[in-house]
Amino acid sequence: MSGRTTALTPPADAGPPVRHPEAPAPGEIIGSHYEYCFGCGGGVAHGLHLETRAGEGVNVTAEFTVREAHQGAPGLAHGGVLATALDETLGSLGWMLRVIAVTGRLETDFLRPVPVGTELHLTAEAVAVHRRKIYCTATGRIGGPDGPVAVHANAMFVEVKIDHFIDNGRKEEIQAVMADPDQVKVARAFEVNP
Ligand SMILES: CCCCCCCCCCCC(=O)SCCNC(=O)CCNC(=O)[C@H](O)C(C)(C)COP(=O)(O)OP(=O)(O)OC[C@H]1O[C@@H](n2cnc3c(N)ncnc32)[C@H](O)[C@@H]1OP(=O)(O)O
Repeated sequence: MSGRTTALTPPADAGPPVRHPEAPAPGEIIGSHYEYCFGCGGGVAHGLHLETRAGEGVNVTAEFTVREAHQGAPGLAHGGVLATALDETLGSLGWMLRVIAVTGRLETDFLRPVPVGTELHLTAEAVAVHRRKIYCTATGRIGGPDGPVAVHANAMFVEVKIDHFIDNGRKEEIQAVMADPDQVKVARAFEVNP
């Protein structure tokens, strides 16, 4: 193990997250970042198909309907799928900060079982930024946006450059993305961040 701290509490010299001036307007749908993303892509039959909306601050909301393909125990959502829903919602915060960021750490509390057919109402919010680290939280409620909390996560995302994907992704998919003007547009949108 490295000597890095794994604390999810922001250090004392962390700053507040700042909404980017070109962040999507409040209520605006944040489109999928990749068609084959398990969390948000339309091209994944059993994926979560999360559609995230920008909030007024550095926050987003989303809904996810648990389907049969998402079961762990009979009739109940798999915990890993619920963690994915939280992770994906948190990932959309990059649009509000106008940075590309990947999950460094995700700590999830499972508070209530979530039956198949449930619509999970998700919120995510950035709470602090320290150098490349973005400290954030996400919550999933059942029954409505003010319903009881079923899942909650504290997380730390790390800002990366587009090279993170180009250097590490399988070549077939990277080449396909590079050849798709819509995907290149998504990537470029982040690269202009000062
Ligand atoms: C086209 C649009 C696409 C948009 C794509 C958007 C995708 C969103 C999808 C949803 C989100 C995902 O699932 S993303 C997929 C899941 N995540 C991943 O695959 C990430 C795999 N991990 C990595 O690649 C790496 O470990 C990184 C990038 C996280 C960090 O590596 P690095 O770049 O070398 O940076 P490093 O120096 O190690 O760390 C930077 C700082 O973060 C801290 N740090 C790093 N990891 C941790 C950790 N686990 N816990 C605590 N702290 C950590 C370090 O101590 C350091 O703090 P200090 O010294 O500064 O204090």
